[in-house]
Amino acid sequence: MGHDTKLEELAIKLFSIDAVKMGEFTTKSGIKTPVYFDLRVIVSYPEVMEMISNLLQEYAIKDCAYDHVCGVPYTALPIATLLSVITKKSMLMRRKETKSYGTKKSIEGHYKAGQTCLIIEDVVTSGSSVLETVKDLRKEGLKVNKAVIILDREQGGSANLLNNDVEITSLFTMTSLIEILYKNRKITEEMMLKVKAYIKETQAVVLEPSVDRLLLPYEKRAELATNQIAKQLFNIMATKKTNLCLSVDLTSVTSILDLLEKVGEHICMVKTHVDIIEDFNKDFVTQLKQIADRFNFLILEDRKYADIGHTVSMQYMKGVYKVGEWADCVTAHSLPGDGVLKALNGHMNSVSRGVFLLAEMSSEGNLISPEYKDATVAMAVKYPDLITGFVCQNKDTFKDPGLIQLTPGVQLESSKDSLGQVYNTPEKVILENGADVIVVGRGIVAAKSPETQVVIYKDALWKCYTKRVSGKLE
Ligand SMILES: O=c1ccn([C@@H]2O[C@H](COP(=O)(O)O)[C@@H](O)[C@H]2O)c(=O)[nH]1
Repeated sequence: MGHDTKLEELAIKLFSIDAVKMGEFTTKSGIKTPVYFDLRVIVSYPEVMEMISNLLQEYAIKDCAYDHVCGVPYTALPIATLLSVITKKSMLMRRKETKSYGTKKSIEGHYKAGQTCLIIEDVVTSGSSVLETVKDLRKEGLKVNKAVIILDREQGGSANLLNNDVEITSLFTMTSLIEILYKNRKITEEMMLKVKAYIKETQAVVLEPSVDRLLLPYEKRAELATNQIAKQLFNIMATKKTNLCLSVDLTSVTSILDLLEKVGEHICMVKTHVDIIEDFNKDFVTQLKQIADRFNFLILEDRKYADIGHTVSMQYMKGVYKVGEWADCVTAHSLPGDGVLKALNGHMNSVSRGVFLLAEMSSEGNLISPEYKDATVAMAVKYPDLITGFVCQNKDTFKDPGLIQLTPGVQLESSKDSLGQVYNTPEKVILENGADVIVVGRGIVAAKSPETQVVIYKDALWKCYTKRVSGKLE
């Protein structure tokens, strides 16, 4: 049987097992699509797994020289396993989350720096999942320049990957697959044309930055930021050499102002919860702003807005606190939909303001799922002038180097409090998890001498950041 016939047979098979679906779907990045590929189902069909691995071997990887194969987690793992067995090449496995115990390795298997690894992936859209795996393998000294893919959605992935020195070969493009299905009367002409029109519309996907945000210094990232507060914050960090945001969770005006007088020179931002202050008054805000100006730090009110847009609009500007009048930036949940962002955006007239969207939380048992996190990041894309960054815990949450990863739940030792707060160390949050601005509350505020402790934190956090941007990670 010829190669084209085998591909045709596979395309029809994928359609019959519902790995290719027609209708109206929303992708991980929030784009509407008339066709959806769910190749996770292939594990239930050994004959399909066999067809795919044979075709990849005969067609895509026959002439490649490589020492290992590595599947992009998770759908491609069984295919990589089969290919490893067929080709008698060793397999490497990338962990999505590094272990906090034992070897702490992100790549499992035996390998040597300088060896070559071939990537296996099921579907490529922007290429970002392939890139995450490529980066982890390259960190180990492995050479990675080639990926073989079952389906290329033709939405910028191959260009993004080439931009990062990775060439791809795919069994199908979305166009070739759809043409086979039409030729074999599995879909109507109308559906085929709809998919082709969709491919044309979405082909101009923005190039993934070839630059890794984690390796870029703050001053460079300031140039890439579109939100004015993100720009300011990057510049403050670079100038003052501090990425410490102090969470002043104290309940009286004088305790907050006195503390800020002592520690202001060491922080890039202060984070408040104004609704816990028992003697809040307008004068507090005036003094807070004066101290912030004098020591050159920003003010983040951690209000975590989470209501319908109309209510958020009033909560932001009205009531006792009138947050919009004095806070440089605020936090908000994406849960109610982007009405929250529309409301906050409506108040950004002449003043620079920003929003940190909560994409993840530090507390144990929180209900945020990977899908919710991705949808939060997709929501932010529509508000480039408003979004300062994300409150999150992981480096893979977003890629844009102009946005800021704000990470709470940090103390010098890993621990937990009695109400579910989880603390990670500066090394873990900056070097492993990608934090840009680090929120510390009780680690400093509850210390015997906050003015001594603030310097200890500032130095530890800055040391990790300089190590990260120097690229000298062990
Ligand atoms: O996921 C989140 C989001 C916000 N916070 C806030 O940060 C500080 C942390 O204070 P610690 O004393 O260092 O625990 C606090 O104001 C939280 O409301 C968070 O912890 N986790």
